[in-house]
Amino acid sequence: MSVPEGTAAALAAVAARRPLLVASDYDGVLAPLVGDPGAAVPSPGTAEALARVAAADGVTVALVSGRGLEDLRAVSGFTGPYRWVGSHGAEFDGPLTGDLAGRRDALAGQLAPLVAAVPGARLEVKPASVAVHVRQVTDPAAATALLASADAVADPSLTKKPGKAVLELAVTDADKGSAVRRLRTEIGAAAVVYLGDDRTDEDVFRSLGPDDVGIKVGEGETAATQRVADPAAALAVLRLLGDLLA
Ligand SMILES: O=P(O)(O)OC[C@H]1O[C@H](O[C@H]2O[C@H](CO)[C@@H](O)[C@H](O)[C@H]2O)[C@H](O)[C@@H](O)[C@@H]1O
Repeated sequence: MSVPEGTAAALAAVAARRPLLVASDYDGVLAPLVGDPGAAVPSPGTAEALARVAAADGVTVALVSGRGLEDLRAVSGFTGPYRWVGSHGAEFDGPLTGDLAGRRDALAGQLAPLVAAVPGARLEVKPASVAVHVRQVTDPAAATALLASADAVADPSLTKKPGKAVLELAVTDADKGSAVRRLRTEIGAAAVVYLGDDRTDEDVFRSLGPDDVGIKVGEGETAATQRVADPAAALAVLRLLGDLLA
């Protein structure tokens, strides 16, 4: 799997910048999308490629996911010296305190009967949000109707986070763009490389500057300046970056 020429050139240009922040989304980038969120394991070789990037002097690797932090650590199996951001930025390095849990649980109580009525639909209760998944709903009309009903449940205090075959309703207004800006500031990064595949990653892509490299993984509208096809190509990007940084 090779990296598109323009993306390889952009990575070569950024590889000498220090400090360098290399941040990535998880699902759809480091792990292929599958029906069961609990079964979304990294593509073989990904852990090694990330570790090699993180071993370079002056380089920080961050994992920036919509998943809850504990879930992200468990499902990825990654153990490197990384910065961990979960719940779309609401969990920054550490878990959330419990004060949001009451609102989240009340929301889960509202959504549960809607989800239970649609065969194949799945409710995921996360630290700061509740996700309604329709990837395994075989009737497209039922999937669309369920997402619309879930959307209608959201009062203005909730943040809607639509994604791939999922709608999340979050009890915080955190987003990945703010999280990456915060990491950039903490690290004093001279440049940022970010890989993402979904709508919530667009907050990051929009926050990037001319010295950064935003890489959209897969199809769809994007503010990223680079694009690769799929998680296999994202792994090729990480491997190339590891070579350039070595
Ligand atoms: O920000 P990410 O790391 O990309 O996480 C986004 C959501 O990923 C998971 O859902 C997505 O992946 C599942 C497994 O492949 C798939 O079944 C589902 O359709 C996708 O939407 C995760 O379950 C969510 O909690 C994350 O917010």
